[in-house]
Amino acid sequence: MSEPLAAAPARTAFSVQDLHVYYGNFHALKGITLDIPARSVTALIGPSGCGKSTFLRTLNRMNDLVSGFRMTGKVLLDGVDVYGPDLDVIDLRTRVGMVFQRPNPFPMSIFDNVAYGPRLHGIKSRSRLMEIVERSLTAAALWDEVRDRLHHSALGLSGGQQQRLCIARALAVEPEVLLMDEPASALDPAATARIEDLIHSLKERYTIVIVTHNMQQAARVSDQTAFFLSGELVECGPTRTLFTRPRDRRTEDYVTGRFG
Ligand SMILES: Nc1ncnc2c1ncn2[C@@H]1O[C@H](COP(=O)(O)OP(=O)(O)OP(=O)(O)O)[C@@H](O)[C@H]1O
Repeated sequence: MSEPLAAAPARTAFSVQDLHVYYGNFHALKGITLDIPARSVTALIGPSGCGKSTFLRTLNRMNDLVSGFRMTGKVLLDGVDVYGPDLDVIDLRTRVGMVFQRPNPFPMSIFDNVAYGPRLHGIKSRSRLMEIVERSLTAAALWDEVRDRLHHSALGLSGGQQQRLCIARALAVEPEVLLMDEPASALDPAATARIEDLIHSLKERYTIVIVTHNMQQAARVSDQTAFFLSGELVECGPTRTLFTRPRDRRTEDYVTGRFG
């Protein structure tokens, strides 16, 4: 009998090596080395101010315009240096989309919100845009709820629907990675559950990195979890292991609610 084939190792999407980030004199991230596997969910957890959002925003260069921001180390996406001189930031942000804590639909129709990115990329054909809008809203589990009111204002949707619309808007430009900064923290439990289900279905096609304060949420949605503390990465590993058999005492204290 032949040996069963071992599962192929997951491709690495981001490889972060010895990343230091400063805001002026403040040392916000201290030597972070972390791989983010493709087509899986990585959760970033840790107490307020530990650097989770800073880390997330460094992945698609959202910190570039923050005054005093400086970084050293390497952030590679598919082996390419995200901070390299030849990198096109617009192209990077197309490949690496972002969803924020508060749903932030544009004050325009549902259709126009989703078509916004594709139009910026030069797509004008109404039928092509309709195809993209339907595909993106379907992927964001919103199509059935809005198909009859695509030309109504996005601001008339509930908070949970608005957040799924923002996810559809991010998906419309066909990113590879979705960065989510506490995407459900402004939502009620039912809307949160829908976002979590959505994250679960999206990881078949997308690499997802999510910041969350909610440890149950990290445990429910993620494959690997990284625990940050005071700008350091204390520990990163398979989510189940990190929550049940953490290597570091500080991780254990945090996940068992002894501090933070
Ligand atoms: N633009 C900025 N200028 C100066 N300091 C900043 C800036 N942004 C963040 N910081 C500081 O960097 C540290 C990390 O902040 P960051 O927002 O990354 O933490 P976080 O873990 O995401 O926190 P939270 O969970 O509260 O959102 C904090 O001490 C914060 O005050």
